[in-house]
Amino acid sequence: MNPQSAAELPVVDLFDENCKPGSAAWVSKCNDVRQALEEYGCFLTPYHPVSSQLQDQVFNSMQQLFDLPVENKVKNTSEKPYFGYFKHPSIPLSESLGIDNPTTLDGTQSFTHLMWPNGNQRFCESVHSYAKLVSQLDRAVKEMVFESYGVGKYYDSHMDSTTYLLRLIKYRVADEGEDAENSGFPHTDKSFLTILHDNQVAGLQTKTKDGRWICVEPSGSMFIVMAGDAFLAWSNGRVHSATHRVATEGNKARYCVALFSFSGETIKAPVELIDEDHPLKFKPFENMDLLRLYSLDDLQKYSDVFNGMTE
Ligand SMILES: O=C(O)CCC(=O)C(=O)O
Ligand SMILES: [Fe+2]
Repeated sequence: MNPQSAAELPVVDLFDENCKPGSAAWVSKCNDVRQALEEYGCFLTPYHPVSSQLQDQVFNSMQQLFDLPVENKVKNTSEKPYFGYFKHPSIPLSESLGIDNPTTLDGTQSFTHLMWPNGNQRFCESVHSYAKLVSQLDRAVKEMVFESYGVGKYYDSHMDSTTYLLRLIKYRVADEGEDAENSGFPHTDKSFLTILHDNQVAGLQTKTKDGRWICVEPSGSMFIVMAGDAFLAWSNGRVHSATHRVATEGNKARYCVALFSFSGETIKAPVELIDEDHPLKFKPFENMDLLRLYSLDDLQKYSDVFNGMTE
């Protein structure tokens, strides 16, 4: 069955003028955000602090990054799964790199230095500014959801423990005869929250609760906010984490920037979200352990390929 258009994905403007934190309009906006995440696991939001100029700089810098020789890109390694250079034989169109702690100058600088030992100021500055701005969006979304559940008192410590990973992803154009359908595995994110933005080349599809795939229309000013499995568990199953995949088409490469946030606190539902109607669904766990759990499978299955991987 062909995926349908994304007209039905909710759009929530978090920062509209009349919406000062604490106001009645804000409280109602908090509910919109919560409901979108409960129903769809994701929503679209305009986010003007990231100017179109900054977006252009980031996407141009990404092109330069992916054009680097593979010897440079494989230097992007990490103890944490999916934090480094990633290329998988069963999704040959896609390739990605990860920047740990991109909201700190140190994080972005050490990644930049690894890729360009002679420096690349433009890359470093644009990516760092981008990550800092988008992390503000991440904070705003979580504050609204925590408030909406009446558990705002946990927000500060949650955010204090939060760390970020910025994944820069390229989906190249398929060669003739090559199948572009599966540019990315169907999966749910293991993060707490993910914020995606693309270069206006379509590809992302999310699955609705009733099992339909819908295409997310790319749009320059819209960001996609998506709940991960950690958010689902924290909310005791209320927030949905949507299965999604990427199927690119056409003759333009797709670039996507994904800001993943991970909680450093043990993930456990607040007592306020547990009652007779909502018994505890998940044992407490660590966010990073969840990520490791899912990656082990892959690494074992494809260890041969990884060991022999040179490009
Ligand atoms: O390219 C995209 O839009 C999605 C990427 C994604 O789902 C992921 O990296 O987890
Ligand atoms: Fe994802």
